[in-house]
Amino acid sequence: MEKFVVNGGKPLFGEVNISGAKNAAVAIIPAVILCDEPCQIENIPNISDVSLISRILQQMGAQVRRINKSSLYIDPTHISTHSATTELVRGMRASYYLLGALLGRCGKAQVALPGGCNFGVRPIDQHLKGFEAMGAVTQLVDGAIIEADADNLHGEHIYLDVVSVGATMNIMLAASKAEGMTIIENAAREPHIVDLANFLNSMGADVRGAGTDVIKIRGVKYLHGITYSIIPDQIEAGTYMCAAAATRGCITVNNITPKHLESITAKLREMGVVITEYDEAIKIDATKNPLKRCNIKTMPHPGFPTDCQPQFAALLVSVPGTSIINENVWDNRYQYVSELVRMGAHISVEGRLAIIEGGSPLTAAPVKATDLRAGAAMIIAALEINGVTEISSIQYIERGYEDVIEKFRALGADIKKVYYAGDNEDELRA
Ligand SMILES: CC(=O)N[C@H]1[C@@H](OP(=O)(O)OP(=O)(O)OC[C@H]2O[C@@H](n3ccc(=O)[nH]c3=O)[C@H](O)[C@@H]2O)O[C@H](CO)[C@@H](O)[C@@H]1O
Ligand SMILES: C=C(OP(=O)(O)O)C(=O)O
Repeated sequence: MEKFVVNGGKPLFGEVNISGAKNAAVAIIPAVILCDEPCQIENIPNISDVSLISRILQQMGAQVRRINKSSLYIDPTHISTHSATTELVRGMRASYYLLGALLGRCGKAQVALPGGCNFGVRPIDQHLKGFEAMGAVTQLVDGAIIEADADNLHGEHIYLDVVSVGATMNIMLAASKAEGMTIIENAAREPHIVDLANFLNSMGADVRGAGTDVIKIRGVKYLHGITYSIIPDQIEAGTYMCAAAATRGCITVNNITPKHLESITAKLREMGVVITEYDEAIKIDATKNPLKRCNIKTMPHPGFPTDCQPQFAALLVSVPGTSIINENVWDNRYQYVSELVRMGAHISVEGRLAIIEGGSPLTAAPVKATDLRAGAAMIIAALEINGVTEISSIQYIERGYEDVIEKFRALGADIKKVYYAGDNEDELRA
C-alpha cells in the first residue's frame, strides 16, 4: 500500500509543466479503434487511466506501444473482436467510449459497464438513446454488460436531455463511420470534445460544430493513420493554480491553453489573486493581496468545471468569510468534505450546496482520497497545514495526475510517497 506524506505550511514558488489532458486522452485512445491504419498519439499523460485503456485495447488485439514517456503508437488493424468485458473495463469511466468506437468499427459492441469516480449514480442512458436513434438495439445483460447491435448504423438527429460529455463524445465516435449525417443537439462543449473532433477530422472524418451545442457528423467509410498531439489538461493546471493560491505562493503554470482556464482564472481574480496570462503559460501570484471569499457554481463548459470543485473547496477553507459552492453537475460530489472536516475545516453540506466558513487554520490528520479530485483537494489542504499529513488511497490521485510528487516538489513542497505493509503507522517506510 502507498500513502502520500505532506509536510506543509510553505508557499509554493517556481514553475510546473502541465501534461496532456486525461479526459481527452481516454477518449482519443479508444477512438483509434475506428482508424484503418496505425496512429501515433503525443502529449499523452503518464497516468494509470491511460495505462488501463491501453491494456484494454491490447486485450482486444491492438498493438499499443509507448514510444517515449508521452507518446503512444497504436495499431488497431488486428482488432478482431467487438467485445470488451474484462475487469479492466470496469476499472475506469472512459471505457464507455469502447461502445461508440466498436459500434462505428463493427456495427456491434459488447462492453462491461464502466467504473470511475463514485459520485452516486452515473447513468449512460443518453449514450444509449443516441445509439438507438442511430439504429442500434441495446440491452443490459446480467446487469453488467451493455450489448449494442446495429444492422445499419445510420445518422440521426439526436437531442441530449442533459449536457453530457460522455454521451456527446460516444455518439461522435459511432457517427464518424455511420451512414449519413448525425446531428447532436444540446451537445457538451468541453475542450476535450473539440480535441476529439480535431483528432477524428485529422484522420479524415467530417465533424463540424464541436465547441458549440450543435455538432454535425457526416459518416465516412475510411479513416487514415495520423500523428496527433493531445491538448493540455485544464484540470491539472487548475489544481496547481489552486495549490499556489492556497499556500499564498507564486507559480508559473506552463504548457496550457489560457482560454480553457477562463472560468478558473476569473474566480481566482475575484478572490484577489494576481494572474498574468501568456500565450501558453499563466502566472498565479497570491502574495500580493489578502484573499477574499467567493462563491462557485459548477456548470458544463464554459462554466466552472466540476472537476476543479474539490480543489477550490480546499482553497476556500483558507480564506476568511463564508463561501458557498453549488455543485450543479453531480448529485454526490462532496464525499471529500468529511476528510477536510477531520483537518479542522468548517464545512456543512446541504444537498447540492457546501457552505464553507473559512479562515481557521487546519491541523494535520490522517485523511484519504475518496476519489481523484478529492485526492487533489487533500494535497492542497495538506500543503496549507503546518504539520505532517498522511493521505491514503492515493491510487485515485494517480488515475489522473502525472508525476504529482515530482511536480509539487519542484514547486518547493515537502511531499513524498511512502510504502507500507498495513495500517500500522510503525510499518511506514520511506
Ligand atoms: C472520463 C471523463 O471525461 N469524465 C468526465 C465526464 O464524465 P461523464 O461523461 O461521466 O459525465 P457527463 O458529462 O456525462 O455527466 C454530466 C451529468 O449528466 C448526467 N448524465 C450523463 C450521461 C447520461 O447518459 N445521463 C445522465 O443523466 C450525469 O449524471 C451528470 O449529472 O464529464 C464530467 C462532467 O464534466 C466530469 O466530471 C468527468 O471527469
Ligand atoms: C471524475 C473524473 O474522472 P472519471 O469520469 O474518469 O471518473 C475526473 O477526471 O475528475
